[in-house]
Amino acid sequence: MNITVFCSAYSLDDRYTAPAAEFARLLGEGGHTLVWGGSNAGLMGLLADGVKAAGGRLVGVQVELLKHKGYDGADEFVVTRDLAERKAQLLMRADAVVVLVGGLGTLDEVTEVLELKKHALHEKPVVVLDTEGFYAGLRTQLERMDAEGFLPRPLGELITFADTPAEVFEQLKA
Ligand SMILES: C/C(=C\CNc1ncnc2c1ncn2[C@@H]1O[C@H](COP(=O)(O)O)[C@@H](O)[C@H]1O)CO
Repeated sequence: MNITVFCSAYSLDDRYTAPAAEFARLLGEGGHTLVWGGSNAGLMGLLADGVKAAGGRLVGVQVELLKHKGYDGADEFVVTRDLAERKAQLLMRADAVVVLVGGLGTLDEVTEVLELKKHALHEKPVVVLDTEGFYAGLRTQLERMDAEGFLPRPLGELITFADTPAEVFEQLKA
């Protein structure tokens, strides 16, 4: 399975890196391909290193502007003209999308994927690994949208939340 992952480009503490490393191990050992932003920075780099060490395949999708910061050692490396094209490629190449902890870049990526799914422009599973309850605020906001009629389809069809890396893969199998 090609799994596109959105996550932080920053170096984080062990509360966040340990579950990301475990997720990377399961992805690689499961024989999956990681599709990601193609950077060696922060959690993105840790994730790619972990997948590679566990025998997984790496497909980086980096934007022209940042290609000098690209990960060395990806099996395939795609360079896009701009961020919009990169987001399109990250989704197009995915069988499923997984969201790890991240900042504004990650939030931008997941909301775009959800907006496209809202309009039925794709039906790919989107699973959030909610490490340390990091996404509790986002979840509350989305649940309120769902409960108060702001979404055209049930929230559970758009996105699901997992507490552990193993649960992410259980959800992807279901
Ligand atoms: C932090 C630094 C460089 C960042 N380089 C990036 N390279 C590739 N992809 C990136 C980069 N920064 C953001 N992205 C994309 O957004 C997500 C992470 O953004 P966030 O704001 O940290 O959540 C990630 O999923 C990427 O696709 C300087 O060393």
